[in-house]
Amino acid sequence: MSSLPSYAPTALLAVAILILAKLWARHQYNKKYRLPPGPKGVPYFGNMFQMPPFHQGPWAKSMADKYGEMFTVKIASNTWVFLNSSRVVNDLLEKRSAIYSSRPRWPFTSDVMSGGCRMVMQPYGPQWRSIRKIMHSILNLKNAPTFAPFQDIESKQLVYEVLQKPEDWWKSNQRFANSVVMSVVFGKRMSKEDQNVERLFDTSREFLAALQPGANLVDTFYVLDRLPGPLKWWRKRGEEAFERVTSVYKKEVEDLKIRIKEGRCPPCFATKFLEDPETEKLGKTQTLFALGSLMEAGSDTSRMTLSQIIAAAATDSRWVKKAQAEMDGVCGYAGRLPEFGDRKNLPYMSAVTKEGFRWRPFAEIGMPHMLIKDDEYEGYRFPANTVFAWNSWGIALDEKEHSDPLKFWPERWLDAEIEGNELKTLEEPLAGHWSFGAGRRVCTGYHVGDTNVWIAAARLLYCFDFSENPNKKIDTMNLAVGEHRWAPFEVKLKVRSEKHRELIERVGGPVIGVQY
Ligand code: HEM
Repeated sequence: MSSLPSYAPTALLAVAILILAKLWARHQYNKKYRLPPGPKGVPYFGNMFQMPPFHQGPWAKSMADKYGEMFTVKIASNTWVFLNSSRVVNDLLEKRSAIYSSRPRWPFTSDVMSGGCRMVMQPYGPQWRSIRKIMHSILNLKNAPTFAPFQDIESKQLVYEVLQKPEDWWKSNQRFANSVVMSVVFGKRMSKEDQNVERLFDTSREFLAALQPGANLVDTFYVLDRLPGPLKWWRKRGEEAFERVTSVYKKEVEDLKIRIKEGRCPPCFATKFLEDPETEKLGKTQTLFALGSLMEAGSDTSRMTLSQIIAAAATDSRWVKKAQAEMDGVCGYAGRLPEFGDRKNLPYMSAVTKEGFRWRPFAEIGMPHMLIKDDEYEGYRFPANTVFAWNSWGIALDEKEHSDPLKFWPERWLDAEIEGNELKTLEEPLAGHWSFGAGRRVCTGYHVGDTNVWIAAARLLYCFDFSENPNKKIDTMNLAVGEHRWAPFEVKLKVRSEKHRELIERVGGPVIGVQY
């Protein structure tokens, strides 16, 4: 019989001690904390393989149907609690926002790919706070009059472009949303052909893909981040992504500097921001990301919501006719385009906008919020660092929250009997849904998003009829509106009448090619 090596008993003892220590730690953890129930996972990976890599909404909704208002999943060693009702989102992310507003770590997507400077991923702390303050100063409601003239001109161009090339409606939506934010931030209008915008959309897509739970091993298994430098195989890929995104931002800043030098740049946020001595304190990368994050967050989001409203219009003309009748009553039949000043007289159109945000939330499981200290709630005890996801899709499509939730039904925001809304919430963009997030992390740009969508949707609906291809019906549960390289679905936009055509040409033609 071969004898065991002399160190075997010591090694066995060490392994036994390690196992015991782990069991003890788990026992202590279970004694101290209590989490909502959830699906059983596998060792080390937890529920990682159960959560779909993309389009997690339907999965999260099915879990909510099974487990109720909260359920827990493990993504490797990270604990995620899903909040599945407005009640619990409100109780935790809103009312206890001071401790539920951080973000989990993303060693790849945030630290390497974004140099730690993409605001939406920054932990709750002084750096995030200073950037958020700057964003708020540009995007708050008081600044609405600064945005309004740009939204006006860009949405006139939008209807004009759709008239000329209806099959490119999705590109025109992109240009509209991007050009509004570029006008305010960089004092410049954008064209559909701009190569840097294409690159911006590419880098945003890359970022959103990297953000999905489980997309990058090191964002899930933090221990990999402790490997010695040469063994971090993902670093090079992340650094290349960082180079790509910063080169997009740098190009805009360089172009801005040239236009300032040549006296071709109107006053805009970036000119003030770059001249401000406080900006220097932020450092070069953070300065670039502050400007770039506005381009990124401001462009994709409004166009995705507009695409969803177009899908809803093509699949159900009933509500479109009502919206058109309301606008015809105020603006006349092809009399003039709806204006912001008409909004108070167009409640149905505001309800359409709100329903557009609720109907199929594109941030399906929101953006993770992280708890920064232990907390107790209704018998549960959550440890610090628990990640909280608000189940935006699940809540929006829950029958307990909304009557006939799958239906695009603007009336739900107008008729208190449908689901008991107070009508005063109609003009409050955040009320009644969670598509803009919650608490201190709530979308900073929600006023701009709301007004972008209102004016663009009002003008499109006033000017066009929408229909789907009967042989290729739109699947509204799988809209893929994140795609920017091709139309997310097939839809026909037809001008309502010759008079509408004349109106669009009269008001839209002159704004084409206008530069500031
Ligand atoms: C049009 C529809 C829009 C939707 C549905 C939307 C949705 C969201 C969501 C879900 C979040 C995460 C909130 C959270 O973690 O609780 C967010 C964050 C953010 N949004 Fe929006 N957004 C929209 C438009 C905009 C616009 C137009 C801008 C800027 C011009 C913008 C700028 C931002 C920024 C900077 C953040 C990061 C906030 C932070 O982490 O503190 N968004 N948005």
